[in-house]
Amino acid sequence: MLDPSYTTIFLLGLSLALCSYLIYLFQTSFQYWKKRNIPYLPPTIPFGNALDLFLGKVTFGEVFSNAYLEFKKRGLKHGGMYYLQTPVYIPVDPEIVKKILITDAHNFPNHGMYVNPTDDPLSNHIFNMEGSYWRSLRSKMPANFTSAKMRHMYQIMLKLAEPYKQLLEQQAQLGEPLEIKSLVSRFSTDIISACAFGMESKTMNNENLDLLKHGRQFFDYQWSRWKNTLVVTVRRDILAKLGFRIFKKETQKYVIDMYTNIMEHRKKEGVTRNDITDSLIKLTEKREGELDFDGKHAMEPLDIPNFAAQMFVFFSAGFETSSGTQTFILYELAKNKHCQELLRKEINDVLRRHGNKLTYDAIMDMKYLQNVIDETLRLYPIFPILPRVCKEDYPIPGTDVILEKDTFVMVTNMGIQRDPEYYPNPEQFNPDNFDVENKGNRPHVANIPFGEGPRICVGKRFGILQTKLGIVTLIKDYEVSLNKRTTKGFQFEADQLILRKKGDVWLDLKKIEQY
Ligand code: HEM
Repeated sequence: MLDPSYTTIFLLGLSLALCSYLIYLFQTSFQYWKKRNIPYLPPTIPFGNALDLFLGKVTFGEVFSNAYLEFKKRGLKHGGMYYLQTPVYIPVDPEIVKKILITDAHNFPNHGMYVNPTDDPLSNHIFNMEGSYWRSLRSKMPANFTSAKMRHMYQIMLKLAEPYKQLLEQQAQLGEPLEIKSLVSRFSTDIISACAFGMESKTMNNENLDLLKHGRQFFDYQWSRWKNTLVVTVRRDILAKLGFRIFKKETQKYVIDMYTNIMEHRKKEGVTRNDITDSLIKLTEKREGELDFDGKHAMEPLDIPNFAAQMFVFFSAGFETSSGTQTFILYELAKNKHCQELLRKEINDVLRRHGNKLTYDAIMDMKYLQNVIDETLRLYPIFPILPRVCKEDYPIPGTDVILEKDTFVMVTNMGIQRDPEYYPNPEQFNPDNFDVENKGNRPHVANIPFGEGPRICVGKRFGILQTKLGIVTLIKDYEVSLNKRTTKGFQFEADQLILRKKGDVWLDLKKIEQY
């Protein structure tokens, strides 16, 4: 038997050797930007430049946005940083941003997320998909969001605005404040369920709350801090071999069962609605002679779990982003009464011109409303990062630097949209930033809350339309003010990828009797 004191010394020595080795590994990784002559932020072991994220002081979006703003302050075209030990390239110059997102997008085609179709089928959704699988699926999606489809879906949305109105009316009569985050979440869930899946979710009546709970998992769980840490520090193929999952098994079962039932019901009853569900069901069928986007291979039909993964991404992206946007809009309008008043005036003026009917054309005619939405998404881009992976070595335009294949690139829409060069008082809510003359003074990529290029948000028109309807329904008839129960101060929820205001947002509603 070994003397216990020797064992202790041995273990201490081993730990010391391991620590020294890890420090050496980090120090070597942290030479990456220096060696390539790219300016960088000094990292610390082991978090790189993400220490504040791990301390819960900032969100993902802010880690990258703060780096952008720092490089910009130093007058740089770009810079490098480290997320843990992984080097991340941050473009600052709008010409470089434009090239990466649009002109040279073929060299930055993927988001670089973790996908494991075998053990975690829900991870294999369009946002995470790569290569020709993504291109083939993506090429079928815009047909679901044409103007004609939007007009049709608007009629469905209008019907769902009725229970929303009734609830507002009841609450105003009671004289009680309203927690708006939860309410708009339920309103948006009912809309996406009806428009995309032909499903009455009735969450507005507090039914089907499981749907909401599992829907939340999409963002809450997928991008939690520790999962990201693993995905960034361990190679994706190794994680896949280890069967690493990002979705809970119970969510997987709930989601696959629900969408399988919808598909089977449609097939059995011969129901067609010409919606996203129909177009995804078609993709589950073998289509003789159809080739994938590259024209090289036969188009493989989606299997059931993959069908469910696509339905789930449309559902989750559909309700969470629009409801978050509506919450931020109402929060800002409650604080900025003159903007609220201007908006209400526009709504009433436009309605008068449209025979007092809230038609699709009327809502699209509301220019100030669009400015309010644009300004809110500028300050609070719900999805605050546009990740890309460099496919082949890439000469960075206007520099003598080559960006290496497989480098992680982070276009930070949050940073760009808070850049004082483009928006003189970036922290201040000011819908006039989006007046035609002000817009014309900025590069196109200075406002990209929906992303840009081939990966641009596929549901942009839908998201904007349902946000418009939600805001008009409320602001037309009620003056909103912040109730004192609203969580004090402003902070984003930590540990989230998408931007959410921390705490509740309580609004007092005062009915406008006559305008
Ligand atoms: C205010 C509302 C919304 C915002 C701010 C938003 C924002 C974004 C952003 C920033 C991206 C990444 C774009 C890029 O990488 O360049 C994205 C992708 C995506 N969005 Fe949205 N979105 C919204 C609403 C919606 C809605 C309503 C749907 C579905 C009905 C949707 C479905 C998607 C999908 C499927 C993708 C992945 C596209 C791909 O990778 O090909 N989004 N969204």
